Amino acid sequence: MGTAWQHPVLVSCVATGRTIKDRFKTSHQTSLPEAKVTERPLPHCVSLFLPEFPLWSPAVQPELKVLGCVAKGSIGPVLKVLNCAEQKIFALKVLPKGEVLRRNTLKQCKEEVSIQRQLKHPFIQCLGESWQGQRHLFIMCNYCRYGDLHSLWMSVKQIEEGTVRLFAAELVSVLVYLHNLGIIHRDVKMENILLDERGHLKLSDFGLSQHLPFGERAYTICGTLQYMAPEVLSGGPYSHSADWWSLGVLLYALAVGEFPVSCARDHISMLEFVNQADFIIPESLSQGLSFLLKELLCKVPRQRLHHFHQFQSHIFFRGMTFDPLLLQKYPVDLVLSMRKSEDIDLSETHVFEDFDCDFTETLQFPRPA
Ligand SMILES: Nc1ncnc2c1ncn2[C@@H]1O[C@H](COP(=O)(O)OP(=O)(O)OP(=O)(O)O)[C@@H](O)[C@H]1O
Repeated sequence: MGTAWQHPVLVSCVATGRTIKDRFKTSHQTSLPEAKVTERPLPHCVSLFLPEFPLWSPAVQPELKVLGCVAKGSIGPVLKVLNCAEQKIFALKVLPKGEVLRRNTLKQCKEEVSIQRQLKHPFIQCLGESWQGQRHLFIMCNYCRYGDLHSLWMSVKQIEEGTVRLFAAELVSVLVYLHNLGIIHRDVKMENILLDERGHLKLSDFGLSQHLPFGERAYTICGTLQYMAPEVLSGGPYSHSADWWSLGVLLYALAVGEFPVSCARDHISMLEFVNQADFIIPESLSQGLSFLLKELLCKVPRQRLHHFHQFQSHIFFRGMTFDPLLLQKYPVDLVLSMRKSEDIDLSETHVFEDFDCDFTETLQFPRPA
């Protein structure tokens, strides 16, 4: 679970013609069976969230048992649930509608679903169903029992270079894929990278992602402070290069055991910290990794590494493939040696008749083992 400052921030929307308010343009139709709930016009609190979140009545909603609370999340919890019909475990992100509207994040929530649904890549967490009840929005996806990269990092603190190289290649592969589609993620951080059954990475949480065609620039100050590029912290203009800075911060932390710049209170002080920072790269790191980190943590966006061919020919990746299928060939021992949370006493689980209303009680549940 992240502390307050680890939650992503949306500091402000600068009026540039491409503010967060006019970003929404994708209209996605899901294949979910939409319940014929009423002949009357839908209430505003329902239609607002369509079509990304189809309305499910209790009659067609999957029967879910709550097994625990995985994370608190900035808007609502992520629960671990059992789909009784399929006897399969899922992660369920629950977003209270009131909170979504209060924080003015309606378009972000819709964009999260529409973007994530169009993505298909071995290192991206794919989306299951999304739907709405009267009070909540629900986003379901496969449960990753090894948790996220942040938990792994917290338990080992420093990751040896071979594994850093593998993770780096997986993330380069996924960021190149996203950027080629004209999508900027804007919240690349350890907490948003899940670990799959074989210990490989799954980028998740597209809550701040944006369609940003090449040549266009963004201005919204958003992300997670410690990972935000200087041009994002200063209010733009910025582009896809900002994700490469975040990758630099992440790889530095994995390899060195601490962040390159300590975290500030707000984006203004964070920008000062970053501008003053003279990244010290320990001599224990190989020359290749040291070059890679310096070239990713380059304060001038256009001089930062960002082309795929720059990674392909980089000394740190010598002899390394970027083909996802080859990268996935071997399991990642470091991850598989971690404790898994799969043994569940189902007699201890809770079933809610009206899941939409009752789920909040589950916040008292312990984090799953
Ligand atoms: N499919 C999953 N399997 C296992 N754990 C998950 C899964 N999805 C999310 N989590 C856990 O829940 C945490 C929060 O998830 P996510 O980032 O999607 O929610 P959020 O509400 O956007 O949180 P935040 O606002 O803090 O970023 C993740 O860091 C991860 O530890």
